Amino acid sequence: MAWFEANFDGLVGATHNYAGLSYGNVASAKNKGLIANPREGALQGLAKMQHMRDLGMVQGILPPHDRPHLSTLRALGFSGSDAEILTTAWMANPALVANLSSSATMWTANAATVTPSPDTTDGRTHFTPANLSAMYHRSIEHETTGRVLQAIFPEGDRFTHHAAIPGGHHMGDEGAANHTRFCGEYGDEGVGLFVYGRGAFEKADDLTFPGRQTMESSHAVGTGHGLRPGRMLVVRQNPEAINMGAFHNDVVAVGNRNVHFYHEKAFENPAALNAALQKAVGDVEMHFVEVPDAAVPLKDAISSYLFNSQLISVPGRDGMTLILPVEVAETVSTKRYVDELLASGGPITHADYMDVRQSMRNGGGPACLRLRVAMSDEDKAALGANCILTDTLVATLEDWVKKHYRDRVAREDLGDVALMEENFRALDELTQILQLGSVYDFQR
Ligand SMILES: NCCC[C@H](NC(=O)CCC(=O)O)C(=O)O
Repeated sequence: MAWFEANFDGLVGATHNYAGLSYGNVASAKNKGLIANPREGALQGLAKMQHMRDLGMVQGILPPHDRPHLSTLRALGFSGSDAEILTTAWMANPALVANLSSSATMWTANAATVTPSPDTTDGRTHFTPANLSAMYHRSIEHETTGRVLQAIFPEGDRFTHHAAIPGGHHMGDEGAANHTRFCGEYGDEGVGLFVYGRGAFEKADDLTFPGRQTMESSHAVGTGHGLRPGRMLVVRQNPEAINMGAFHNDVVAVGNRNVHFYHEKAFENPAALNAALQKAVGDVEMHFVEVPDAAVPLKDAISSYLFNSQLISVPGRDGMTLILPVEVAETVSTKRYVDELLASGGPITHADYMDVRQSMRNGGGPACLRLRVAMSDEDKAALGANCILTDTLVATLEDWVKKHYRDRVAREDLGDVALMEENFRALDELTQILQLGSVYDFQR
């Protein structure tokens, strides 16, 4: 039985914009007010997905959500036709409409936490959509995310789905961006590393920016997924990293199989973590690639998104490959570091640079854009929907984007009824292309 890692990228939505909604996310704040280009963003994302396919990886796609999210506006008391709801809400509260129009579902590293079947006591792959309760504009994602994941990974012998962790702000959960699975081969039993920013009931005086993930929710997800004792580690992210803008751990660390690539200041106690990880993984020899602050200052790591790269095992290639944002090549310290890393004879041997600038300006790099699912050939054959990319599907999706997406969305466009109607028409068509069924509220 062949095992591999599939990556499910989120597609940039037609209302992609720069409203600066994410406090603690430096790029989102810095680029507030820029004019966005959703068409370019979606095509950049598809080009990254196609690059992964060209390398021989299995690449999936998750659709954008319905925005503006009218069902939230209805729940908040707005009524009438869709057009009336948007128009009155925009007049009453443009900030609310901006929050309900974000295309943040493109960052599928925050869609869910996934534990593949070799690691779970019941032998099924477990999914928990992230409640994303730290940011209002993202707290509305998990219901639709859950429906989409259930359409692709049918509940049953192979896959099982949990509800998002309840408890709101106290139990903040940001999904796979704060979770890394380590293992030998993908089909071997692995270890889940869960990284949190604060305790649910602590003041966390050392944080100036929000600690979005709580220790309690990390525990709840791992326990709910049935990880075996000793196969789950829960550690705290270094508050200094959060305060510098690493609002998710995947901004300062990335892992794949037996390699952990991370910044010296990513964790509170890296030496203890390394020892614990090696012990948990057992016979497999871990490689720890710790990047010193003297070589890459934390500030450069966060502005370039060096660690928000995809670390992948390309079929037929011995060493691992980094899929990096072009900003890393444009930053002196990170470019020099990557060049030296590839020449060092270590486990990482290749680096490819991708342009995902539309996403980067909102603080989302290559790794934010993807949800990883380790799976077997049999799992792949059991998938529902039509979400694994082929040449034909990529071409269809590019045509779909060009047909429906604008090349310019400013904040004032978010009150435009035409933009909403274009988007709902496009999404209705997309659910047919991807054979997802009626996953959006406006279809139900
Ligand atoms: N993993 C990357 C997530 C980036 C995301 N940005 C945003 O939501 C900015 C959205 C905006 O301002 O519309 C976030 O901070 O959660």
